[in-house]
Amino acid sequence: MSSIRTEIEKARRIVVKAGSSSLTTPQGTIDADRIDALVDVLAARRADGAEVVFVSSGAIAAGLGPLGLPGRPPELALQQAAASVGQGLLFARYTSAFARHGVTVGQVLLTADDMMRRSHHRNAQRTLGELLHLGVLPIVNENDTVATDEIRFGDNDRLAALVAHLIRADALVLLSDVDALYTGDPRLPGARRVDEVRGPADLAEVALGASGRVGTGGMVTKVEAARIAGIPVVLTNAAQAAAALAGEPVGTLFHPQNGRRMSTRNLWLAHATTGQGRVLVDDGAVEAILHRGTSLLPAGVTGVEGDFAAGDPVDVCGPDGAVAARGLVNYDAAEIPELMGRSTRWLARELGPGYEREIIHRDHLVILTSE
Ligand SMILES: Nc1ncnc2c1ncn2[C@@H]1O[C@H](COP(=O)(O)OP(=O)(O)O)[C@@H](O)[C@H]1O
Ligand SMILES: N[C@@H](CCC(=O)OP(=O)(O)O)C(=O)O
Repeated sequence: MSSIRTEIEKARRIVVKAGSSSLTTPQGTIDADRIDALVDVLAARRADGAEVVFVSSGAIAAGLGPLGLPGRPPELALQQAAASVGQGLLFARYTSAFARHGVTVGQVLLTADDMMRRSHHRNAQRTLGELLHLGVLPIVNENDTVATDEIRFGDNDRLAALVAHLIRADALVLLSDVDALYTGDPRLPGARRVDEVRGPADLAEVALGASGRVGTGGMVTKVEAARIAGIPVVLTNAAQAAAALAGEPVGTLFHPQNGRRMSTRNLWLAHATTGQGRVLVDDGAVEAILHRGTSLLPAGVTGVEGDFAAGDPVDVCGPDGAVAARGLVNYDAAEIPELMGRSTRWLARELGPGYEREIIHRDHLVILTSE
């Protein structure tokens, strides 16, 4: 058995994520039998003494049938309504399914913001820690009813990776409706199974297509999740969950990627957001951000593109147009032209002390070049 598989077998703290397609029927209802089978596997791992956090998708999918919706609606408000109905049904099912094993579950609904803002992030960390300490099995999902399009995970793969990071889990298991990662969508002929991913070279021939019917992320977000997690990750289907947790050679094994461990907030910024616009900066600002770890000040800004609001993630681009960093901007796009090229001292004097702040504070800035 590979030593990485052994690490999964021996993991004391483990995050298991199941996708919508593993938990719900094509008719948009809960798949009670598959849920019960998966709960049995998770409860058995817990009975072995491990701490398990379960990240469950399926709220939107489980709400479709009860609301008479034929498929996943494109409108965010309707998805949120479905999630509101489906999450309750899912959690009720989990509560009774885990009760068969004498396990108490706790519902934890997180937004992307909870992963990013320091106070929220500590709070989520404390809550999950306390639940585990009390012997409760936390069941996590995105708080779909309040998440907005701009600042939303949408899939739970990256959320699961960030939760794993947050609680310092030893391993992450991603359960989907495919048994492994393939070189192409396995619904199409010619796709070959990928047994192990040790680094980017093993993904060179892999086409990461769109998702199935009810899920959202497809393979792109699963590969991204494996990259973010920084711990051993197995991707397989729910039927092989027990084998994956036992370290058996099923699914695709992702070796932990080496490299600098970023904070959970910065991982979120780098991997789970898209820039809502671009702030263009001069060479001096690129140098200061990349090599001196400074905040982005108005003096180095030369232009702005897009229609973002204060608090949104934006890309910071140098004179060559390449994205150097991403950060949470302190101003609306419309405010920036007036500030460009000015010193913070001048701005404070001319416009008031509120304008002394950086365009992006260094704590909310993550470098994206490999330079
Ligand atoms: N290279 C690939 N390897 C495996 N599956 C792929 C690949 N490209 C696309 N897919 C599709 O991705 C789907 C799983 O993604 P998704 O529906 O988001 O899952 P989940 O709901 O479990 O998160 C599979 O059903 C498969 O058809
Ligand atoms: N939070 C959403 C997850 C949406 C989703 O489709 O996720 P996934 O099936 O993991 O790709 C839900 O519960 O419906």
